[in-house]
Amino acid sequence: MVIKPGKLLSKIDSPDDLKKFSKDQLVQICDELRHFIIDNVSVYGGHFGASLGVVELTVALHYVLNTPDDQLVWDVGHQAYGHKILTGRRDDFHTNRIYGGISGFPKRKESEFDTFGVGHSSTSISAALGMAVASKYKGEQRKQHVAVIGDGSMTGGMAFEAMNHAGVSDTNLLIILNDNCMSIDPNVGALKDYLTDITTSHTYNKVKDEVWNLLGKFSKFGTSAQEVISKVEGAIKSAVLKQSNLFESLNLRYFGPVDGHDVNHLVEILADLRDIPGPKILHCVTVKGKGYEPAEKGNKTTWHAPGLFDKVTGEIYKKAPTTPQAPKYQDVFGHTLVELAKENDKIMGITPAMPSGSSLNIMMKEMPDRAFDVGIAEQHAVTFSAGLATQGLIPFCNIYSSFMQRAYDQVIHDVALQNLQVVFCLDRAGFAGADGPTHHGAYDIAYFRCVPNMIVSAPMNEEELRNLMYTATQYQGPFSIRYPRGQGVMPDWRTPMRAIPIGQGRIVKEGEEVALLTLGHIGNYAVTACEELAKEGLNPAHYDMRFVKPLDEGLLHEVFGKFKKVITVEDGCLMGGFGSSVLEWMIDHGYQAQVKRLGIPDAIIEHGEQIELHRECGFDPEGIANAVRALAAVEFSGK
Ligand SMILES: Cc1ncc(C[n+]2csc(CCOP(=O)(O)OP(=O)(O)O)c2C)c(N)n1
Ligand SMILES: CC(=O)[C@@H](O)[C@H](O)COP(=O)(O)O
Ligand SMILES: [Mg+2]
Repeated sequence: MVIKPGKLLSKIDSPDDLKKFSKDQLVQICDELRHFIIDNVSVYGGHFGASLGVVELTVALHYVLNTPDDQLVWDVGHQAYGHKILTGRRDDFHTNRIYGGISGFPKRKESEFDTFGVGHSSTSISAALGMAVASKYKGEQRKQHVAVIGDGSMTGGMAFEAMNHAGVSDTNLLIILNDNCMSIDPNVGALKDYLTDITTSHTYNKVKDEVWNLLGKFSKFGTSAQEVISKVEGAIKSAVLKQSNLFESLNLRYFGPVDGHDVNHLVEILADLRDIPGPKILHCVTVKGKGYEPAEKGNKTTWHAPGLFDKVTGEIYKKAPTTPQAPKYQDVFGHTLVELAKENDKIMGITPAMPSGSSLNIMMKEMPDRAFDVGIAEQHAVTFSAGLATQGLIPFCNIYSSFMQRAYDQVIHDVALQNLQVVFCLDRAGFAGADGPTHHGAYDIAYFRCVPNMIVSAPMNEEELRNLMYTATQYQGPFSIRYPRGQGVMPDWRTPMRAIPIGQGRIVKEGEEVALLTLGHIGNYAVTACEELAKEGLNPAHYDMRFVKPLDEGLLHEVFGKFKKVITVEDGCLMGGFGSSVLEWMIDHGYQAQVKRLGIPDAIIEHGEQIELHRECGFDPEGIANAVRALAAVEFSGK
């Protein structure tokens, strides 16, 4: 079903079309854009509240800027649906995040209006500054460079590294701080308090409004915005910002806060700011979910990415299960951590801005002094955990596999080199699904297994996750546990916990001719494949290895002693991953076998449902079965 855009929106195929409308029509365009987003996301899914909150900003930016010549960078990009719709992707928008369709994030290869590929947060200021410095170097004086960054993303260290540089850069850079007081969960930290203070300060806002009024009056007499600003700037600084404005102190001219939902005012301000050279920041106050009551008034975290819903009633569809359902791995983590923490007062929980996504919110609610959301700050989360560990505490640091890429140095330098007891729980390991390549947890096996002291493990089901978490509390060093997005396989998952000897795998099924060695949840696909193959008289053995590091050497001696045909299966990159570790072991121990490795190839795998991506890479149940069939059919030519 293709959703029809409103009357004006249907005429906008590019920002040039938008510019043909009068300023008076912008409110209607915003309204139509907002409804088009609501109509589409309710039926096809995706991120929601963030895009609704920047509708006016999006329209104003494309109305004033000369995109794509002027460079517009969206931070994270989950709020860029309006941008996509106004820049030629309106008629493809129903394919958003669907296999083969457009990406849910800006992507350079998708459109010339997508100046920078995003998905991970806090990169926009650095990228836009790079573009601005390049323009300066090339003598492109009038080119605008704009980074739109949320208050949540502003908590990421990179944003501050970039502002520190921007403040001495003398470039044509505008940072737009889209402040809605929300990350996915409510935003946290001292910066949030600071932004609230500045937004609600009565004195500050009174003077600020007078300044804008003055600006309007001066403009009428032909005085340039730049002259006005420099005249009043000193006065504002001494009268209002005596205690110093954080951004001003970094040499960024600060404007705002302004109402981010007044499209006409935004157009005026952006046009004025375009004429003011140098690095500057515009603080816009917006409401996440603006214009859709259930999202605006309801639970904003739920409406960040609600899934499909009835746009009229606001009811979010939930499939009514006909059979008892297995829980999500994240919930097994969340509940198990509380269970462990009740027994062991050294256990602490840490998440960088994903309390709901990781289910650490369960512990944050029950034990608020022992569980921390540290903001979008993966590097800090790891070193903060290391600090806790030096004092004899046992931090469980839960970070999505792909976000952990940010904190790799901290894992090595601050944790592994000092052999500190930090438990890394890597959620969303393997394919993330509709979020696509920026979010796939493809590399963690490879990047963790080469780190000295690190234990690398993955549970095949809920019981194993619980046992591995328990085991980790007893190991005096870094211990990582990876598990995927979504559900496990055990409806009755609250099993008593027991320690697993570190490096011990298990036999799932005895068999002949071919041995399947799997790591983690993906092993359940091998179970399904074996059931199918049994119907054809094929009977491969199946081993759940559980650990990549250390490998279960006893089990491997058994496997390579008995089998000359071996298949490894992992939902991680093939290069340097689990299969590679098995091959290395085989060579080192003088075995010969025909080994087929299934996993993520050396390629960018786009977005889609997890099963579609597994199929594409040949390790869905059918792909595994095919690999067994193929190997069973060939003669082993070695010793
Ligand atoms: C490095 C990194 N960590 C975590 C995330 C997950 N994440 C995506 S959006 C988001 C919240 C961003 O908040 P904000 O920038 O204020 O945008 P809003 O959704 O409020 O518009 C988070 C934590 C991410 N994309 N990148
Ligand atoms: C934009 C972003 O990075 C998050 O919103 C991400 O999409 C969350 O993923 P999960 O839905 O797997 O928590
Ligand atoms: Mg926000």
